[in-house]
Amino acid sequence: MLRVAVPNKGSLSEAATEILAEAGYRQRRTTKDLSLTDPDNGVEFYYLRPRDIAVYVGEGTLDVGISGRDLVLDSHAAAETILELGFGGSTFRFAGRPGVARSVKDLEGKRIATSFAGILSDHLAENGVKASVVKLDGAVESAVQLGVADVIADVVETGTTLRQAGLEVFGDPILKSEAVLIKRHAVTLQPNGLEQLVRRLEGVLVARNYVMMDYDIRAEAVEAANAVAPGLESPTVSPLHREGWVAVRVMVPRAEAQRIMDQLWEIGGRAILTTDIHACRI
Ligand SMILES: Nc1ncnc2c1ncn2[C@@H]1O[C@H](COP(=O)(O)OP(=O)(O)OP(=O)(O)O)[C@@H](O)[C@H]1O
Ligand SMILES: O=P(O)(O)OC[C@H]1O[C@H](OP(=O)(O)OP(=O)(O)O)[C@H](O)[C@@H]1O
Ligand SMILES: [Mg+2]
Repeated sequence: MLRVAVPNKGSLSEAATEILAEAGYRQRRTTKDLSLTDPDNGVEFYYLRPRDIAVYVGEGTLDVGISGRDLVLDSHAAAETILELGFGGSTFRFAGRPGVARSVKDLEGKRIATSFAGILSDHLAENGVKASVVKLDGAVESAVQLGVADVIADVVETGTTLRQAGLEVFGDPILKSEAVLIKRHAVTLQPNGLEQLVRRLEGVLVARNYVMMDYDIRAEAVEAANAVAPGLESPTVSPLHREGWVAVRVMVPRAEAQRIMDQLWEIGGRAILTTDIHACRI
């Protein structure tokens, strides 16, 4: 059986369970369950802290897992990304009281609080900056007000928490993160069921990110229309009963659907419809 680690709590937990359920796997009913077997798909799911998932997968105790890119890098575990999952997006950034520093270079000798000591230490070393790292478990934003640190390095999503603490980001983002599916470094033998898991998750991502677009157009305008909406491989073009007209079916990125509809209309597309893709294998 393929053994898969899934975040049990925190920001990634609900979305991870959701994407696996959408990919057709059984998922736990209550947040108290520690593991769950899906015999029909030959998979066992283990619900663990996302920070620990990199360790289990890196050690080879579990085959694959879902975690955050930042947590994986921070752990220095021997794990690598197989697939980016498009949720749990965040940036890892420096923040402090307004004017305290402008870049990492200003942090020599300062005290920096973080719950990602691995990433922070690596970043300081890369920039040749010596500072003291204050490792905290959470609520890092309070560290400056409470006097335990001069600045912080923390996960920023909307920026609300920083604002509430009277802090501002400074310097370049240290890291951009999102949820990722990981496996152990350098395993050549693919465990049974992994290829199926990846293909199913890719299918969910495509179904989420693309819509199906149908429209009618005069045959001589098809080339111009294909330039606007080329599809993943090539659009399907079928003859219409009406002389000189064809029906076109093509996948387009969901985020660009309205712009593409406007452009197709301009070059003569009519009866332009979009429909959601429920599931797919590409
Ligand atoms: N608003 C957010 N807050 C924290 N982590 C976030 C946020 N948005 C995305 N993430 C990502 O979620 C992962 C952190 O998940 P984790 O479960 O450890 O923390 P959490 O959501 O802060 O939960 P907890 O409060 O239990 O620490 C990281 O990969 C982080 O980049
Ligand atoms: O930019 P925002 O949208 O405000 O989100 C980022 C904040 O959310 C997380 O904290 P969380 O609530 O998980 O508490 P924690 O720091 O104790 O983990 C994270 O550590 C930041 O503090
Ligand atoms: Mg947190």
